[in-house]
Amino acid sequence: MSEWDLKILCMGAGYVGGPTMAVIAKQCPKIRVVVGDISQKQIDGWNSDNLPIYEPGLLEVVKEARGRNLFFSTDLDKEIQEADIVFISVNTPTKTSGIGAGRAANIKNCELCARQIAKVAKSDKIVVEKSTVPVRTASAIQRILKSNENGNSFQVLSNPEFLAEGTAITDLMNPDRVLIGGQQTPEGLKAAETLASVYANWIPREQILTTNLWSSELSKLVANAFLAQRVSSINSISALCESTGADVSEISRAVGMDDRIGKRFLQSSVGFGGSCFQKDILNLVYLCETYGLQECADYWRGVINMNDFQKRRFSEKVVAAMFNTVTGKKISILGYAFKKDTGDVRETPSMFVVRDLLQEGAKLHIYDPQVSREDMWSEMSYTCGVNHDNTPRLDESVTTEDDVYKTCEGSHGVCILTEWDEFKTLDFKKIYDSMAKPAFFFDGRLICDHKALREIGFEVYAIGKPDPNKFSGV
Ligand SMILES: NC(=O)c1ccc[n+]([C@@H]2O[C@H](COP(=O)([O-])OP(=O)(O)OC[C@H]3O[C@@H](n4cnc5c(N)ncnc54)[C@H](O)[C@@H]3O)[C@@H](O)[C@H]2O)c1
Ligand SMILES: O=c1ccn([C@@H]2O[C@H](COP(=O)(O)OP(=O)(O)O[C@H]3O[C@H](CO)[C@@H](O)[C@H](O)[C@H]3O)[C@@H](O)[C@H]2O)c(=O)[nH]1
Repeated sequence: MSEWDLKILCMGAGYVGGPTMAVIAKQCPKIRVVVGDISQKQIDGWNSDNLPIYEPGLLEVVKEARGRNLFFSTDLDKEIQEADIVFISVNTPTKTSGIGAGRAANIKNCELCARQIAKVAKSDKIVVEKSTVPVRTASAIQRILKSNENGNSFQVLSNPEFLAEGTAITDLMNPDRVLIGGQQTPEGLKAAETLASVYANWIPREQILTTNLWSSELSKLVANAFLAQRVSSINSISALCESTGADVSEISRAVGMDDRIGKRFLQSSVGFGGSCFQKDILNLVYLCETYGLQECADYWRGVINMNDFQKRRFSEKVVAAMFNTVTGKKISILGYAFKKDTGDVRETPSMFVVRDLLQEGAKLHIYDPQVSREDMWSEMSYTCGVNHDNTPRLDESVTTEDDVYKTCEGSHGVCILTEWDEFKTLDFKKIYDSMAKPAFFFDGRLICDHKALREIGFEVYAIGKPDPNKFSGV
């Protein structure tokens, strides 16, 4: 008799696999949970106190369960054989070449996992798609498993993850819902119930939703598309506010107080970033195109077009405000992560502003409390590195800083690009005194007191906010 009620393996120890499994292990001490990865570096990180990702509260959860019923390993073959349930939580980035390049999600890693499971498994298993995938991926996984099975049977479930970075632990502990899609057959329903009973250890049954496979896969893309659409919608209005004297924060409040609309995801910004929104909408766009639904594809493509417009609009505003040239000027970038409370820089809007300003010849000094210089550099080299024409060499034009006041010293302009709490309470008088004059301030996250900044002497531009020099009585 095993000492465990159930054994789980998760393939992929990234932003989703790590925190999700750590919470399952914490909440279910009688379930053995192993998180596996092909990257030794990643696994070494999870086995140390210097976890590979920054997420508030994560280290405490990991420490509580690690060594008890939570383990991290690169020995995937052995752990596949042990497991009753195998989660696939690997990265599914947008394809960069071939059919559907720039739109379709690449599910190569999911397929490799399925092949490995089929090859080494010695008993029946439930295989759970945790990765975000195009609708109908489960049928491909099922076929791969079926055509390779050595007499074992596999049930494929879809269980997309809805956690947001920066709040992963609270999202996992108190999710709005857990979604489980399965085949509507006795075996499929039984597998879905087995997985539901894991979550039921801490999540009320009424919040555990079961659907067919395709609804579950597609719901994940739709949820992200709806959330991103709200951000693009309010950002489109921010541009109109700047032209008319309306204030985007007042509009968000007025509109969001309507229960039917709701308050959340109406915070205007320099644009949305992160590894999911753009990737998942592009995935949806590609699916619509694949099924001949061009109007639907164009509709969702508009959400991304608006986001690109917003990022570009911000850079253009910086250049225009600073007398139409930033060549040779020092500009401080405060915040590089795609949102606060994460060190993740994937698709961060900061990077696009940095790219635009570099192309204009600015000298950039960047500070972020969580993003390592290594991560800043690799993302920047990718987006605006030596291979890109017209972009000056990064090492000549970009300095990364550890101190926010030093970052701003002598600069002509300061841009807030991530809404870190610590930026709200900076000594702005000290910053102003240390800057070249006129001192420009660009708030891409609407976190500062613009009136107070103007009183100090700053020339302030804030997204969606009326410029008092242009509109009286605002
Ligand atoms: N990041 C998020 O906030 C978030 C939230 C919900 C859903 N998702 C989705 O979850 C999936 C994973 O995202 P992530 O952010 O955790 O990615 P990630 O890049 O942080 O982690 C993926 C991990 O999978 C590993 N991996 C790749 N191929 C493997 C294989 N064959 N076997 C074992 N390990 C392998 C990689 O080494 C990497 O450590 C994606 O589909 C993503 O869209 C992400
Ligand atoms: O009102 C808002 C809300 C968000 N953002 C920006 O939108 C991006 C995404 O933010 P958020 O959704 O909070 O973070 P993610 O970690 O990308 O989480 C999203 O993507 C995940 C991956 O699929 C999903 O699991 C989550 O449910 C979904 O919220 C960030 O750049 C935010 O700054 C805004 O500009 N305004």
